Amino acid sequence: MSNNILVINSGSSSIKFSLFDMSSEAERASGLAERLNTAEGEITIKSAEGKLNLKLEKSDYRSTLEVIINTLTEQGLMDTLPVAIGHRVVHGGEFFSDPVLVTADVIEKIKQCIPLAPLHNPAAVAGIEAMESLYPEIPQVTVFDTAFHQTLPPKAYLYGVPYELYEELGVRRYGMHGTSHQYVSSEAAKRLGLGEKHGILTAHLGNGCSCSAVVNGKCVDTTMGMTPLEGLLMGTRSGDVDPGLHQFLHDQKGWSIEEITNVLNKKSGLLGISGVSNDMRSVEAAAEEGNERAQLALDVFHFRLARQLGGLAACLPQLDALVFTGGIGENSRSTRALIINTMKILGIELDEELNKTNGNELGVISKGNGPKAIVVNTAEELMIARAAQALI
Ligand SMILES: Nc1ncnc2c1ncn2[C@@H]1O[C@H](COP(=O)(O)OP(=O)(O)O)[C@@H](O)[C@H]1O
Ligand SMILES: CC(=O)OP(=O)(O)O
Ligand SMILES: [Mg+2]
Repeated sequence: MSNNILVINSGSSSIKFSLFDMSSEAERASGLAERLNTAEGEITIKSAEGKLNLKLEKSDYRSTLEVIINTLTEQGLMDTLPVAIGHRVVHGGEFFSDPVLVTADVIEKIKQCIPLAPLHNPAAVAGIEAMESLYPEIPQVTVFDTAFHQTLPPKAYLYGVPYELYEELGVRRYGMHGTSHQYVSSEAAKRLGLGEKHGILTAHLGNGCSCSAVVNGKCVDTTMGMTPLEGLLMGTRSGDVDPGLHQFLHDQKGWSIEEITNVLNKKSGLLGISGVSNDMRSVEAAAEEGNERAQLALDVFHFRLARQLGGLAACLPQLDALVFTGGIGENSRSTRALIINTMKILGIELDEELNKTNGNELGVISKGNGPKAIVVNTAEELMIARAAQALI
């Protein structure tokens, strides 16, 4: 009997998906449906059979998910319907510290978190509801980006604003990318033989970027906040700015709150400073060719990353390991080298040769007796599939 689990990551205009055969945990296929709810909707599916591109006649969530399941079946990538569907949900507020089976109550709570993640949660709800109406017999599980960070103590999660705003509206820091921080920190502890007592810094550097401090398997602080806009400089997101910036831009440019939020989310970060791209590869290439603004974007990205890691190190009783993950963390040698070489205070000694090959067989890129630096490829989708399997 088949043991397929489909993992769905619904974005505002896209759906990422992965199909796992859980008897071996092999990823049978993965893909991306893009430009949803437009006339240009399309799907790309990658598997051992090759790459398939399809135009979508109807590109609403429901039709798209149906095409994904039908195509995976027609391609012979799964012989029966999935035994479960796992969904990534960015914001679970204070409701969820673990994955859960989807019920009406769970959907209601995810909806209640929409004001906290207006760009992410509505898409997750649309994906879950579409799947439910198409395949009511398949159990669905949600895994929350915020869950791993629910162990943050109040001193780390409270903002310095009137306490009533926390009580009334849940205004606090939540943190995101938790599935990734949890996986790579536990994987690093295992590979390095750290035992139960450890202090680890994790740097998840993808399109969205965040870092966490993990003590004995529990997250004690992280750089994202109430929304995924806080913290590090990212591809298109500004990360931390002066909270006074909103008033200033409103007064000087006449921009509305929505316009300012849009600029900070979509037109800032690497893209905003470089004017070249939100993609690290393109920014690195442009800087290499002498583009000064691209170099400036890299300088700000690295400087802010180092500063945040330094702050998080203050939360650890001791530093055993610094973990790099996400597309940039896993591939950008220069980012890793710059961080390790400029942050002498961490006491990590970079092994230049190991860094060139993205690490030894364990992913280690450091040498000597000090704390280790290690590259761990993130596995958010597999973690979601495992959580779904555990709950059905
Ligand atoms: N070889 C590389 N060198 C530098 N950056 C890279 C490399 N490969 C991928 N990246 C960067 O990784 C980022 C995407 O990360 P990824 O984790 O795949 O994103 P997402 O958050 O969408 O899953 C992009 O900025 C991309 O340029
Ligand atoms: C929460 C978040 O930043 O997600 P992503 O990295 O997928 O944009
Ligand atoms: Mg990714």
